[in-house]
Amino acid sequence: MEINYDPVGLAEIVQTDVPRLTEEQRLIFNRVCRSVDTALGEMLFLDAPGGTGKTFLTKVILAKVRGQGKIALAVASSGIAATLLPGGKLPIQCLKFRST
Ligand SMILES: Nc1ncnc2c1ncn2[C@@H]1O[C@H](COP(=O)(O)OP(=O)(O)OP(=O)(O)O)[C@@H](O)[C@H]1O
Repeated sequence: MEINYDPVGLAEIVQTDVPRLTEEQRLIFNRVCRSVDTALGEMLFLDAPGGTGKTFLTKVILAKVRGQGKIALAVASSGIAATLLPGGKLPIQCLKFRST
């Protein structure tokens, strides 16, 4: 279930990793949180070279949003990519459609 996360574990991730975010990651984190908080329904796109912290940042965002009792789906285009994110799934597994 998408709301079945351990709130203590999520709070620990937020407490530990938000202070570790780089300035750039923090800007993105705050931008996403603001969008979620205000329920604007925005579509935000993050792209950056490999190894620059996208996965790290995404895990913090997932923990923050899930820790608020909200639903954050982590959907990846490959099984390997899905394993990198907590609760990560393929589209067919959580949205019931195939990405081709
Ligand atoms: N702010 C940070 N503080 C500490 N470690 C970090 C931070 N950001 C990233 N890292 C670490 O740097 C490494 C690379 O980060 P990450 O895997 O998130 O990059 P990525 O952009 O998702 O890479 P790829 O596109 O290749 O999948 C990881 O070991 C991650 O834990």
